[in-house]
Amino acid sequence: MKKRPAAEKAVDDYVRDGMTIGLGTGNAANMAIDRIAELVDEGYDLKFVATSLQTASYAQMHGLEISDIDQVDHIDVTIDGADEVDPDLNMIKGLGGALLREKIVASLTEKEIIVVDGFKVTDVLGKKVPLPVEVCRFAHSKTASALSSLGCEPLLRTNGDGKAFVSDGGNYIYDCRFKSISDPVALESAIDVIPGVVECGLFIGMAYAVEAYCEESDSVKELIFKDRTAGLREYP
Ligand SMILES: O=C(CO)[C@H](O)[C@H](O)COP(=O)(O)O
Repeated sequence: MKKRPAAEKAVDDYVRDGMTIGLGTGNAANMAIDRIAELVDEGYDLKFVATSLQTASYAQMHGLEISDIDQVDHIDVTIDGADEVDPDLNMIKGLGGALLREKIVASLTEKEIIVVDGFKVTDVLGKKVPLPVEVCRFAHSKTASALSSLGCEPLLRTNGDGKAFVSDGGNYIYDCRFKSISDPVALESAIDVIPGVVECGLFIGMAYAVEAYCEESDSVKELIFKDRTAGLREYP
């Protein structure tokens, strides 16, 4: 969790005066918010949308005002974390419970910049972390049975008190342990057609760049998804 240099690089390289910025959820996102707040103090005029209530309150504590996402006409850059990233920059996200809003914001964003510790970059998704799937509370155990038929062990996420965790959208999350996810595109399609599934934590082709902090060399490696560079708005 020493990725602060990667979060600061993400902000310094991609955030420009006048932009609308998506704020992710989790430690990496909070580190980015710390740096963004400094830029605002220096006079940057930025608009913000948040991917969770938790992030909105962290940003507001830093004096940043959060806009209603339906009132902004575009999002230039979002800075967020991830739980696993593969060599094609496909990701598993959602261990922080914000996958639904994170995915909506990512889908509306021109450049989704991801900040991770280097150990989260892996050859195949699903080896290290379960795949979070957000489901409707109604008939959630039936939805979980359908998920298990895809070859995983779904576990209902709970809080410290043993009660089911409820997302900002009012849904439950099942953490689905697969041995590995060799075809994330096919798996996402198979999950998405299950009635009761609200969203799954596979983020495919959404990241523009990944800033990965390598502790051994105390350096940040940037991985860029070249296919996403076409037709983007230019800022000085
Ligand atoms: O997907 C997420 C929340 O839903 C987070 O981005 C992910 O869990 C990484 O968090 P962190 O930066 O704290 O390691």
